[in-house]
Amino acid sequence: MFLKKIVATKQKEIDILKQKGQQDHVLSLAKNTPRSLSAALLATSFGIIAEIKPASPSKGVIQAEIDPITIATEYERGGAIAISVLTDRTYFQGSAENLINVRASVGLPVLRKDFIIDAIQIEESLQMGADAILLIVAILEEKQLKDLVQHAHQLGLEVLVEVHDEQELKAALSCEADVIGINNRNLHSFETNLETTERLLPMISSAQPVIAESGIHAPADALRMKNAGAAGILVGEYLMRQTNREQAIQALLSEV
Ligand SMILES: O=P(O)(O)OC[C@@H](O)[C@@H](O)c1c[nH]c2ccccc12
Repeated sequence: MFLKKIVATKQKEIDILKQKGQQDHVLSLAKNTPRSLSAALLATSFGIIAEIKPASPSKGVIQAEIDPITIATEYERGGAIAISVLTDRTYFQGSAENLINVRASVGLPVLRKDFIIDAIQIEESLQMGADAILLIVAILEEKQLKDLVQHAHQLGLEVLVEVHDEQELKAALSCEADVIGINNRNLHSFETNLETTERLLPMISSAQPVIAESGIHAPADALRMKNAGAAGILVGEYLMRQTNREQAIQALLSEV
């Protein structure tokens, strides 16, 4: 199973981080003034989180030569409320540098998109300058999820908790997520289906904003997710492939 392979890669990265003894330095970090992802979502009727995603396991290379700063600036000008940056190198050709550079070039909250399974990766996220991190319920035990959420909050980071089915949603609702993300992509088969959001969203009555993730490829899809009750959407591939990204975001927003 692919997720297992990714988690094994992450375990190796964690071992290296631990050897470096990063934890000792975390308290002396000069931290950015945090920008709140959840507040940005709550402040708008429908928000777009635009993603810097150079490649993916399902699509291969999406944009080979990317300048993350240019792309993030285009996203911001188009009206995105936050930027998501893939930092995984092995499977998504992302990097920590991309996140650091993007955070310094835009005024929006920046989400670190990676596969986080250990507290040390949260400390690393803080060092990169992230405002929020992603936690994927599918790769975490319930206790681990709760502990990682708590650790992020202690460091002043917000958490987007991602789910794909009813059972995962239960776990997400019992931790202190700042934002809940319904991933329309099945991380085992890679298939996307917007019905996932339509099915799960009515089961959520909590105060947190809920966003729909993956598989949004047209203004009509954005509208569909808004009609399902989403506070916003997370869009990667579709925006990465555009020649005019500013206009593409405006077009998504003009439908909702
Ligand atoms: O490129 P898309 O289909 O617009 O999807 C974006 C985002 O939802 C996707 O990149 C994603 C959702 N959850 C993840 C977890 C890890 C890596 C990537 C992801």
